[in-house]
Amino acid sequence: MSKDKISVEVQSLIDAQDHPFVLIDENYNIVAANIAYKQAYSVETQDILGHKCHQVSHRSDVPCHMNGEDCPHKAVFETRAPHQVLHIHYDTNAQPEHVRIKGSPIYGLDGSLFLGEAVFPLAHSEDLDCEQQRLSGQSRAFLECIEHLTRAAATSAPVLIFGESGVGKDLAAEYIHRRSDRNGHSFTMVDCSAISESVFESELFGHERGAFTGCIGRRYGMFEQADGGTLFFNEIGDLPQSLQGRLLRAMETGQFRRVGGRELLSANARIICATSKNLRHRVANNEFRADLYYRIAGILCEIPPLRNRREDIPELAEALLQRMGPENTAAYHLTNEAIQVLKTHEYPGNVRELRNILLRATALSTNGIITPAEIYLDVPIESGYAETTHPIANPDGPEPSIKGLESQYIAELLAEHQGKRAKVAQILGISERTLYRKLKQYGLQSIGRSA
Ligand SMILES: Nc1ncnc2c1ncn2[C@@H]1O[C@H](COP(=O)(O)OP(=O)(O)OP(=O)(O)O)[C@@H](O)[C@H]1O
Repeated sequence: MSKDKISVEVQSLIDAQDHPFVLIDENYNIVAANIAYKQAYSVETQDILGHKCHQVSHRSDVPCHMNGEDCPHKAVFETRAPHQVLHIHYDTNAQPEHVRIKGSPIYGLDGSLFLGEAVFPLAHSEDLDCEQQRLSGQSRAFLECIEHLTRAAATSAPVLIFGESGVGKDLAAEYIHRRSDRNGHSFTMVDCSAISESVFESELFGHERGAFTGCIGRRYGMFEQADGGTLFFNEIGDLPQSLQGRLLRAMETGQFRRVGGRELLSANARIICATSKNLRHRVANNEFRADLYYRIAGILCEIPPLRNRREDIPELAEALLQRMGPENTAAYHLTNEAIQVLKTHEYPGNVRELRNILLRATALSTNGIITPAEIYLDVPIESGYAETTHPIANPDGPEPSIKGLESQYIAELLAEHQGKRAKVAQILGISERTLYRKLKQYGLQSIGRSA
């Protein structure tokens, strides 16, 4: 095997792989791609051969380790051992795709080393769309989580999603449903913390006319509604003990009776549960039935807290702000300094807390630009004195920097002049090119337009 010419044997060997597979030389050049790769990404051999892997997959002029990413090329060439990573690649339409990459050392007859990359696609960006919100994030912890959820979606086993309050468990459950073969059927949520014990049974299994005082007609329960689809029990740890046995029976047999009814009904619902409590502790304290726990804990998926994936904050904040503007337009923008402030916080309330901080900031912003001045971070409830802190209101804190004032001034001018860069550059007495450099430096590129 030489860098320039791949032998028929090598090509037929890689073509035999089911997964997209590429061979890359020591200089990051793609030297071969298999049929599955060309089919998956709708490319012809000449479109990619001789091109740099980082340009093709990351649209980047530099290798991904130079962008701070875990790079299989670097790892395999340094260690000569296989190396797996989770990455976001860009397909031929420049759409992000979550992939698992398995990099392996491949040796030519002359002993030269190549990287063999097997690509396992996980999710395209539109796969991450839920009804209200796209699941956003690119940290390693988040990508691992998406991989677990994607694997869970491919089976029909019960799933238990756990994680602190506000991490995105509801979204994760919806994602599993949408990626499963039940997509197109109903996704029914039962919020176990919001339904009172007295009505739980009829909510779940329905009731017949006259089953109890004040009950007028027949009602179909959530189990019946979820037939063919997914039944999602949010905060399953709050399910009243009196109902745990009934639920277990219904899950095991798929059969149940409406309250006040005799007929044995059946429904085929896939069960997903979520909890922010430690269910194993509850089992140990006899607050949750062990047999129900083992029934629901088929596949465990943990959603990591936001403080363990701070790299996700800029993308998440942008996605959350997008939803706050009129008709989902990008009406609000965060300055780089505001993003830095957001990244310092601990977020005991996770993504929900980030959303609330941003909501407050949008209310305070007069021009659509959010600077540290509009960001009020919640003080942990345990500390019990003030409700919020203002990062730049601290009298002992540093004076606002010249750069901070400049970025704020530029942002305000752009907002005032409908983003027209030429006009703003003229007011500032600088060239448009210099203005562009400053916009890049302050993370404000998205708010200006050249015309
Ligand atoms: N990865 C994410 N991308 C975009 N939005 C997210 C993400 N994770 C959470 N959110 C948003 O954060 C908020 C809280 O999410 P969600 O209700 O799913 O959390 P939860 O873990 O189910 O909370 P709880 O335990 O209180 O039910 C929602 O507005 C949701 O849209």
